[in-house]
Amino acid sequence: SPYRHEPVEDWYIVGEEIGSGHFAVVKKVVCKRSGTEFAAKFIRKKRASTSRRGARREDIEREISILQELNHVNIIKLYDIFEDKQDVTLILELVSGGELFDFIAERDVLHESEATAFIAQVLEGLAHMHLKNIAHLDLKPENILLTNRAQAVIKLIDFGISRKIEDGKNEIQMLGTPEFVAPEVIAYEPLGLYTDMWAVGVITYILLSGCSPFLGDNKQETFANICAVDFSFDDEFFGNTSDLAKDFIRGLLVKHPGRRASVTDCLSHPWIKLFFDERERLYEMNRGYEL
Ligand SMILES: Nc1cc2c(nn1)-c1ccccc1CC2
Repeated sequence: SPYRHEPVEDWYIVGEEIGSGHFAVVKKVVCKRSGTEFAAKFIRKKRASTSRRGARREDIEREISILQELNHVNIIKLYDIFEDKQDVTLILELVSGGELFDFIAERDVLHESEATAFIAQVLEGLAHMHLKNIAHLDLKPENILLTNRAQAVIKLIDFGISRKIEDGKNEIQMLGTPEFVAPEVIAYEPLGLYTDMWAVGVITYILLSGCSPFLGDNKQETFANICAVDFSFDDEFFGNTSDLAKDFIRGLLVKHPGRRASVTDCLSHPWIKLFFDERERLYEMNRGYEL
């Protein structure tokens, strides 16, 4: 295989564990030559075809080919690939600002301007993916990392169940995390780019309220709430939330995939557009000062 067969340890000093994923553990590493820090994702290979442990080769190669096709500031970069008897190891861009999930937990809820700043970047990363017909299929706050707490640039990670969506061949598979899966996933209907958009609606709802719209006491209850699209904007949590924000979420938590807002619809929605216009205005203003 085209992957490097030298030991990772020959080229990198392996540090502490910083995360985990499907059959994978992620550690901070330092390149011996440049001193640059990276994240190394050690993906355990399935040893016997009958074994339930370890990732299948085609799944590992799919994640790699998808990462190699993507090149965007809001998507984690893949720099190198090693392979030995038991692991395939991805050398990834290090992102050390933690998960958006923890950021929300610390702040309880975010101001709408902070939420749009995050969601706008998720949408820009998704737009890059959807343009290439690639769906993430496991979008959730744990898979959205921050580069640092200050300027809060976000990076989408973990393309372990990401897929190329080919017309007519939209693979029907039960994947993702119950709280964030769209109705079509539960109904075993074709998945698509629209499946990511449902998750954006759930994530936005959580960013603004700290509550999860469909979460029940167990998986079955959560699935029932999702299939019934049973959610509401409880005044206790959404009392101060703008109608634009609620309209943005309502456009995404739509059962029929064809009627659900696309990433392009979202980027031109006034709630997000306001954010870009403001960023543009500030940029122009600052440029004015520099000139
Ligand atoms: N499943 C996961 C999990 C993680 C990562 N990738 N995949 C990751 C990627 C780059 C930097 C840091 C991490 C840690 C979490």
